[in-house]
Amino acid sequence: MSGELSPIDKAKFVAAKRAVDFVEDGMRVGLGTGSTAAWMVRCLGELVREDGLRIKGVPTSSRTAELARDCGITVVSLDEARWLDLTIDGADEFDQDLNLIKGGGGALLQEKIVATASDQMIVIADVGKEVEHLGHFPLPLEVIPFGWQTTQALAEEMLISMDVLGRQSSLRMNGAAPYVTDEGNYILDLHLNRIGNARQLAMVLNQIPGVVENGLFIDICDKVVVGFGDGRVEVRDINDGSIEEGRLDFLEDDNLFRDLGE
Ligand SMILES: O=C[C@H](O)[C@H](O)[C@H](O)COP(=O)(O)O
Repeated sequence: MSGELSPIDKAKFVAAKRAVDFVEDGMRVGLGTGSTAAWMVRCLGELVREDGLRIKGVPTSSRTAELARDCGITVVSLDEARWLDLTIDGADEFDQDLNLIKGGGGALLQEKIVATASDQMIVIADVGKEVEHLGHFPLPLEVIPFGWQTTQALAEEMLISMDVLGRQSSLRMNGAAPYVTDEGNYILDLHLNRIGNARQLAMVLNQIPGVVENGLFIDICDKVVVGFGDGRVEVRDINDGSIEEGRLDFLEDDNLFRDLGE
């Protein structure tokens, strides 16, 4: 990476840097996917290499697995780890109840499995991801390739009946071909109006044959670490309602930040 980091990258970095404070020696840690989670993996790698932190990381995508190995983190599968102490991951949107939309990077399925198998999930996000109501970001729906157009039609019919479909859904593409997830599936991006009842929507979507999983994470996240471009960070905990405010003053001096920014 070269050049000055943007305020959004700084915000992602400080959220990631603060979140790794919650990782303790010996933990089994779920490693999220996306640009914010990538900062977290780099921060954890630095702790492993320089402070001797011993952790086992369970990645939520092939991309994260590769990055984690490059950073010196011991990578194990979820089945090897069985249960995780903590998962740290990004999000596309979070609301005040810490319900989320995830899957903008296509990794929602492994992310949801890993987060659900964890004692605690911490979301790291720049403040721009905070919303009053979920639904502005297109909701990803992972579907099996067989009969995907029929699955899409059924999903749209259901969304119209619930009055949440904005405009039609779209098949996520990778150039001229459909985007294929790590599990060999496709993704439909659902362009919705405001989601009134996210819990109900999440359950109903998963009833449609052909749907593997949706990107709504309801009652899974415990804490969100919100980063700001000026180095401020807020840790909000849904379980005790606490909000801790801080600032990472070391920002410009941080080795990792400097190395990646230069
Ligand atoms: O599938 C991808 C994940 O759910 C990401 O955590 C999410 O899209 C946020 O990504 P980013 O940190 O790049 O905004």
